[in-house]
Amino acid sequence: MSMLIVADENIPLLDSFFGDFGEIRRVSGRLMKAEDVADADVLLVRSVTRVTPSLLQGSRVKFVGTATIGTDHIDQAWLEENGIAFCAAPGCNANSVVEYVLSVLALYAERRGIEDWSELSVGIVGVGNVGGELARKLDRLGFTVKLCDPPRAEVEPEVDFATLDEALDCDVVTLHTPLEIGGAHPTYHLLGADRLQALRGDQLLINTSRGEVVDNQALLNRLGQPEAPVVALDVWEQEPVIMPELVNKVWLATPHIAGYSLEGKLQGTEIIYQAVCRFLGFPVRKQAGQFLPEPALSKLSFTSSAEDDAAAFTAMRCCYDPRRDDANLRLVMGLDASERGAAFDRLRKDYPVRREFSSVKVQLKGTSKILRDTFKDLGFKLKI
Ligand SMILES: NC(=O)C1=CN([C@@H]2O[C@H](COP(=O)(O)OP(=O)(O)OC[C@H]3O[C@@H](n4cnc5c(N)ncnc54)[C@H](O)[C@@H]3O)[C@@H](O)[C@H]2O)C=CC1
Ligand SMILES: O=C(O)C(=O)[C@H](O)COP(=O)(O)O
Repeated sequence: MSMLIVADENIPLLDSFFGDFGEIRRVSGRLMKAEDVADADVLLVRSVTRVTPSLLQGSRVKFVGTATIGTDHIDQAWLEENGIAFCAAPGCNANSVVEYVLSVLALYAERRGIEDWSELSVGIVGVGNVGGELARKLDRLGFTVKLCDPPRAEVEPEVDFATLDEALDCDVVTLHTPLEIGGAHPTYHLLGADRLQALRGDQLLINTSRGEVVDNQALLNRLGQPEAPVVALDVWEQEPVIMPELVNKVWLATPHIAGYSLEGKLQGTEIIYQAVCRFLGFPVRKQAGQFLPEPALSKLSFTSSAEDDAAAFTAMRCCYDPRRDDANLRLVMGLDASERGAAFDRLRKDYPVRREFSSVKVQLKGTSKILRDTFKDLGFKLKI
């Protein structure tokens, strides 16, 4: 059997996972058009392709997969009405986003001169795969965590959920909801002018969900006022053409790469590969793990002189330092307006290999039990 798979060129390992199924046509996800997909049997996308009737009407496509957690770019109701199978990649890069947030938290604690970062209270808005895993890690690390998830609160009365106002009162507020324009719990501009106004100068706001969950113009206005919160944004309204003024005003600005660990990306491909296998009735023969290269950094060693949080922060920064992504995005904002969108996308397309904490073995000689537990809770492998 031979089939045509049209795929976003930025999905890694297309040949390794899908090469046996038929021909693969690689297309720029941002520029994908109806004529690119008209003769395809299978369409594989990332978050930048809007999968709507105008892309698929009249095509041969019978299966759509997105190698992402978010699905706001997919008209799922239309796919269902038209008998087109669909799969996303839930949880694929959740740990990558969690490590991004932890890395931002560590930088923030240093910026504020906070000796024990677990003294910070953290409000998590949206407690699914990402928010839930973040909550588990923070809880083990000793943070006070408030969980806000009204859709879950409705069906899980036994869990102690906070209101949005309670979550927004924490030292750190981090957003992990899907983008929902309508429905019972919309998240479009969930943080608008009023809620942004209520945030204080001693708070940190992190958004790694979707840009539209925060009203960017209202945020820009708020950041021009006294007592403005410190802000870390990974996602932006109108990507890739984002507001340079907003980049200028936020503390950390990254180009939608929170989920871009190599593990997260490969798991995204693996999950849609498994779904294509199920759809076609083929056995699953490949796994993301078999394609993970040896990490460039494989071992770290700390001695009895290591101080608890400082040592953990050093290890985290060795794996991932968000300030590098921030610096690159700021450089792009210095370009001519007509070049910025393409340059934003290039930062994402050419993203350097970033490995998760679990790829590093940490050796601890004579260090405290607290430090050992911290490394374990962060997800590092301990070398005994
Ligand atoms: N920046 C990046 O690189 C990445 C961003 N994302 C974004 O993160 C989002 C969350 O990912 P997951 O946790 O895996 O999704 P998920 O679907 O597992 O969890 C989302 C949670 O948000 C809750 N929720 C929905 N509406 C809400 C509201 N109005 N207020 C509070 N909670 C609400 C849901 O009940 C659910 O528990 C994705 O939809 C995607 O948009 C995901 C991966 C990477
Ligand atoms: O998984 C998601 O949802 C994300 O936001 C992805 O990390 C975004 O990556 P691209 O699909 O835009 O490459």
